[in-house]
Amino acid sequence: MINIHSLEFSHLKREKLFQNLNFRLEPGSITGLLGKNGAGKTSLLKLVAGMLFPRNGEIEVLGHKPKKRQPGFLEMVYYLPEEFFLPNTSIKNYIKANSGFYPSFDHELMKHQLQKFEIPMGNRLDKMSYGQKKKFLISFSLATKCKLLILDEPTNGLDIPSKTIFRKLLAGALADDQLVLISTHQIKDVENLIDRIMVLSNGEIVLDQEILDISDKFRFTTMPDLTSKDIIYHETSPGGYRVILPGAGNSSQVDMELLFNAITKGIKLF
Ligand SMILES: Nc1ncnc2c1ncn2[C@@H]1O[C@H](COP(=O)(O)OP(=O)(O)OP(=O)(O)O)[C@@H](O)[C@H]1O
Repeated sequence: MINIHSLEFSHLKREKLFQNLNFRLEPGSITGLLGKNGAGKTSLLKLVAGMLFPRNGEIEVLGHKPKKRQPGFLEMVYYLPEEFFLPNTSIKNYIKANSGFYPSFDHELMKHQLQKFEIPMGNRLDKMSYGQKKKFLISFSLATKCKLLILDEPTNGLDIPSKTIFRKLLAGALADDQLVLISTHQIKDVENLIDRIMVLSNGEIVLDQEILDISDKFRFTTMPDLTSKDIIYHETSPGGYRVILPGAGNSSQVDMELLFNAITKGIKLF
């Protein structure tokens, strides 16, 4: 579905952001793209969506070169940006004007999702708060039924109940042939949602693994002291330490924040 090979990219007059980036993603997963501020998550998502162009290397998405922005590509890919602009119009008019770009657009799903987010279908977009607009766009993106959904910081601006609804709607709306790529630095928001994690650091993908593999190979727990020789990584926490240990073969809940901190501090887990 996404195949990136020897990607080289820099913004105009800036030093190289990506020197030799490589990864593949297949359909049927919700992949979390994590990285610190400025790591290049948005730039990478825009390269995949064909909104930025590589300096060198190959990007293939759904059999297309995104930079060509062919209609057959654009109707299969939805990019929800972190910062967005919505026109001064009603929800109904927006849907009428934009749903036609997506052949599989599901109007019933759109209605259902707006109901769950408690956004009346009769609203005007220009009279809604930032969080309400974001929920509208999340609903629209899922209703497109695009093969590739790219969501850049989708939970930014959402209140806590809305984050829960977002997770439920996303998990419920997806088909096996879809791929969702979510960029975030709010790791807790995507815990229990993503089934694959990619970490971008210093221009490289430093981790690209299925959550199941991580939970099989490692154990995330707390300990009162650091006497165990097996500890791979630790951080202090109230009353002791959060630790990563080798797994005992039985899956344990992945502490995403601890994992992210370990990886970005250069701990090699794989
Ligand atoms: N249009 C631009 N022109 C020049 N430099 C840019 C542009 N957009 C981003 N950059 C630079 O590219 C680098 C990566 O930015 P990007 O927005 O891709 O990171 P990010 O991981 O999404 O960050 P954040 O988590 O803060 O949103 C940063 O150093 C940023 O300053």
